[in-house]
Amino acid sequence: MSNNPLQPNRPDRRGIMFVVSSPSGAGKTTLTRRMLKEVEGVELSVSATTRAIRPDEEEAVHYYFKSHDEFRSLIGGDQFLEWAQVFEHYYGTPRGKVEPLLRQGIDVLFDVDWQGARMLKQCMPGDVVSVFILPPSIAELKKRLEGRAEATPEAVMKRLLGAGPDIKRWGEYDYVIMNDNIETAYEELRSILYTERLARRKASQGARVDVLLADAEKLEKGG
Ligand SMILES: Nc1nc2c(ncn2[C@@H]2O[C@H](COP(=O)(O)OP(=O)(O)O)[C@@H](O)[C@H]2O)c(=O)[nH]1
Ligand SMILES: Nc1ncnc2c1ncn2[C@@H]1O[C@H](COP(=O)(O)OP(=O)(O)O)[C@@H](O)[C@H]1O
Repeated sequence: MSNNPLQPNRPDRRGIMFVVSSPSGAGKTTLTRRMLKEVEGVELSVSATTRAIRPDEEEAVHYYFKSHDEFRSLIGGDQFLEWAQVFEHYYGTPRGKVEPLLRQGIDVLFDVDWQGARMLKQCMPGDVVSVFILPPSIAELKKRLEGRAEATPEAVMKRLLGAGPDIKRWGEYDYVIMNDNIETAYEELRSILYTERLARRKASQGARVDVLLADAEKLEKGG
């Protein structure tokens, strides 16, 4: 177990719900995958989706891939913390693992759209830190979307048309990152998590501060 808040597996600390959204193609998957690989004490909330699996994806690692019927029955069974329709597919955050991870002091990363971010903030306001990632320009967003393996002109156009309505929600987020340079954007994302970890450490320092104050008082009284 570590005393370092930047390596946080501590039972006396509650994990952060680290919610990251962006218009499709802005770089959120690239940034969050790197964070999951490099930063200790963060786990991905693996969503369920009705969309098809992509070549670089793995069942239960990136998503739980479900049929429409399976997804509907999960909604009926109240298995989601939140769910939403994005483009023509359904996406949902499974309820089960989130609370146990937070209780173990593990930060949970949510890759959800603005609807999901809003719902999570409403359900668990004290736990959520939200970050919105923007592309530097719409022309660059188009280029990034076109560069992806599964990019058909229709898929690119649908996502580009979705960018405006997504970007309109930027003000609802705690932080905004402009993903121009990937290294700078990654440093910013990691810095936000570390800053929020340090901010929460204040709450667990009370007992140690009490000891310091008691000792300082003894000294003042000459004892
Ligand atoms: N509300 C909600 N949105 C999700 C969830 N999982 C993924 N999304 C969002 O659905 C959108 C589409 O994701 P995806 O199919 O992976 O496509 P991409 O963004 O084009 O790579 C993104 O904005 C994701 O953040 C979820 O569980 N809930
Ligand atoms: N700062 C950047 N500069 C150039 N290309 C980038 C940058 N960030 C991401 N990309 C590329 O843009 C494409 C879309 O990124 P991705 O992470 O899949 O976006 P999202 O998850 O937001 O849909 C990918 O091919 C990725 O390598």
